[in-house]
Amino acid sequence: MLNARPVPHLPDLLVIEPRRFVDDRGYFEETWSAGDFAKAGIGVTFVQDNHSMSLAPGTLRGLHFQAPPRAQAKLVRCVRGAVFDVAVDIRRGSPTYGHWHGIELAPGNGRKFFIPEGFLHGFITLEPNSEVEYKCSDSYAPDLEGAVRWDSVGIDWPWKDAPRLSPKDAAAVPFSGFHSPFGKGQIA
Ligand SMILES: Cc1cn([C@H]2C[C@H](O)[C@@H](COP(=O)(O)OP(=O)(O)O[C@H]3O[C@@H](C)C(=O)[C@@H](O)[C@H]3O)O2)c(=O)[nH]c1=O
Repeated sequence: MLNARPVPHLPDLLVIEPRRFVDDRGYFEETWSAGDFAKAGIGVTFVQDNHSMSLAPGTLRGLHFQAPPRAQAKLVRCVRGAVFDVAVDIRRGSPTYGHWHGIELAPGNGRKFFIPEGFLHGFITLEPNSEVEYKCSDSYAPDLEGAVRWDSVGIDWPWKDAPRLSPKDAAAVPFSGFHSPFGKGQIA
């Protein structure tokens, strides 16, 4: 049974708490179950798993999307270190367009963040060697990927120094000049 709670101000985003079976060896948890997702009414099929490791704390990856028809829903968790993970609504016509939500993900809390299509995604690492794993509902389509500047959306990042960025993310467009490829079709 999935313990998933919608984010109150962006209810298409889900925070999933793990069901951990603790014993004297440690713990066991199912990290993803197709059956549990189906029972919870989350109609998504994951086809690719990603894993990234970031050496330095303050490394920011984002804010990224892949455009339709190859848009990606994601299920994100942190398996080492800690990250502040963020999703931003970019569904044109959505009453919450431009609104964001961020949560801390870490192996200790086992929390997962479900982000449907129509959202930007990014995270900043809070510890050295932080590792993030995420499932994606479509495979990588580099011609359809895009990015919005991390500091142009009004996100209250919990890291106040300049972040470490890829050249691509440093050159991303600001949110004010961004035309989202996601329309009303992505609104549940
Ligand atoms: C995302 C991705 C990248 N790559 C390659 C392309 C490039 O040479 C190298 C590094 O790619 P990037 O710099 O885009 O990696 P990164 O900045 O970690 O990009 C990721 O950020 C997070 C926030 C997401 O949500 C992901 O969807 C993805 O956009 O990996 C793949 O082969 N498959 C993939 O699915």
